[in-house]
Amino acid sequence: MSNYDIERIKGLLGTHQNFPQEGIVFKDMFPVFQDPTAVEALICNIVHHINSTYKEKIDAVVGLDARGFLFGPLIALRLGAAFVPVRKHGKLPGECVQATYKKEYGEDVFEIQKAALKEGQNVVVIDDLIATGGSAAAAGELVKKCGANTIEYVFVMELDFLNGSKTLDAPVYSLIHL
Ligand SMILES: O=P(O)(O)OC[C@H]1O[C@H](OP(=O)(O)OP(=O)(O)O)[C@H](O)[C@@H]1O
Ligand SMILES: Nc1ncnc2[nH]cnc12
Repeated sequence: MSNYDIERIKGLLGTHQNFPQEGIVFKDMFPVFQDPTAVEALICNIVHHINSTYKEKIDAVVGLDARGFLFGPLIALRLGAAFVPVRKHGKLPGECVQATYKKEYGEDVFEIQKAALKEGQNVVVIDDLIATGGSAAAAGELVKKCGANTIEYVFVMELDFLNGSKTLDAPVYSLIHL
């Protein structure tokens, strides 16, 4: 992706001090969706990165509740892969596996439907942002519990000062470093 596109996306991001808690600087990616050409550039970059880096067929894109759902299905469609949601507890019907995690502000429980991934499948985990890495690590744990392999963790934004990517058990690709 060109520096021009990166700077354009950075310029669209919202920044909110002390949200949702005192001391947190919240990066809001929803304003990026005001500019469809910026979204197109972002999705193309991620799909090109995955296609040019990995020989393995990607079977599924696993998106994290809720903002990972904005990017996951678009990327899955272009990769010819399934889209599988990881949701906060109590939202998914059927047999689920669970993982408890801590994130930059608070803690929660993630779930995935057991039947959504098959043993040995190759997965890319996608979210809008990595802060501490707690959410992504919990998603990786769920992928493992289903017997699938996380090939890569992909984020639109990474908050470098929190070193979240160092906690993950597979390569990390972040489009924008803040
Ligand atoms: O790296 P971490 O410290 O774990 O934080 C990152 C997570 O926090 C945000 O989601 P949030 O839980 O606020 O949910 P939302 O998408 O429903 O707003 C963000 O979209 C990531 O999923
Ligand atoms: N600073 C932040 N901005 C937006 N989403 C987040 N999720 C965790 N930390 C965040």
